[in-house]
Amino acid sequence: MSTLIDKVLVSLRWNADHLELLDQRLLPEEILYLNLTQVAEVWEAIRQLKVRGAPAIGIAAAYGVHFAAQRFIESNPSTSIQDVIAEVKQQAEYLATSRPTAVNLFWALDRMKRRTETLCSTNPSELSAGLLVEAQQIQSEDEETNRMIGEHALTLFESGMGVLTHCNAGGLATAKYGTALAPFYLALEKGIDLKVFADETRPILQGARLTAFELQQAGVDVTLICDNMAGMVMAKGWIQAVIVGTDRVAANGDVANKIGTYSVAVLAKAHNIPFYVACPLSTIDLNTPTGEQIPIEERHADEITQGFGKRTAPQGIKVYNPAFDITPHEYVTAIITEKGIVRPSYLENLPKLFN
Ligand SMILES: CSC[C@H]1O[C@H](OP(=O)(O)O)[C@H](O)[C@@H]1O
Repeated sequence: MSTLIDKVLVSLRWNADHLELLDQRLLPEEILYLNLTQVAEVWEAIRQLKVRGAPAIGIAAAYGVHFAAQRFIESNPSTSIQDVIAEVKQQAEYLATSRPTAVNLFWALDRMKRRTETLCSTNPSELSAGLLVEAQQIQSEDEETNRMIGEHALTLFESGMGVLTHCNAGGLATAKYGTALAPFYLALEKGIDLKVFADETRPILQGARLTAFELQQAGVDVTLICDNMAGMVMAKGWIQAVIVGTDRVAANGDVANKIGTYSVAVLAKAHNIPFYVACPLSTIDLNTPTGEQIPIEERHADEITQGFGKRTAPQGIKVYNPAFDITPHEYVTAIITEKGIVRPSYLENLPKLFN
């Protein structure tokens, strides 16, 4: 039975022998699915944000690992299983260089490398097929994980609430549903009236181009605002909660997310508005002690000076363009995962999520 979530475009889908990947750079004007079969194509798609969003990046990279094995076998028909495993590991390291912040990329690559080890006694074709199955499982598990995140998050909201979100942590950032946006889809299915306020999210406008687009497609009540309007809508009393996604949660609960998230968190605290972070366990990185150790990607100046299809700043101007910032755990009301909601004392509870 088709539900409203099926109205939301999927970021990527496997088709026979290739990956159909939605080029999100073209949204909302153009819907174009690219057909990928090569590791280098996956690397480029992640680097250029054709596919973006922590879980979606991990899923794409997982398919890239399968492509590494399959293309190597096709080029070396009499190769040994050892040589295929060596190629897979080398290409996984290459895919790990595509973007530095979202831990799901490394989580997915590590899972594919572990699967490779368990397939070491098979033959090259069986190894390649096994890697494809693993990538497909990562994708299908992510969809169910996000729906569970949505169910838990929805317990925090009630009809009539205004909820602000930043960037895009929706179906387009994941296999389906999204993390931060998942409760909005479930609320609509259940007749719970939520009013979503979406920050446009400069400089590349994931909020305007993606969140506003996918929520509107599904029929969710969404209002687009500029990033610098978040304080005003909070001051007007239009916002009763904030929910965002994340690219990496450090062991102490510090949160890396799209640039501008920290500012929203400070505003929320100033207005005594709960600030929720929604993420799968695969985004919690207990190996990174604090936000200080989370690598922050810096992107090209053109994203700021060449926005909207025209030069928007003087030639040669100095530019600082960090794609993420760190929200200290003190500003986080709760983290919402597929295993449930962990609150301020969550610092000691984070590891318990993995038991
Ligand atoms: C559910 S992960 C979404 C997360 O990823 C986005 O970053 P980008 O669009 O650069 O990949 C942003 O930080 C979102 O919150």
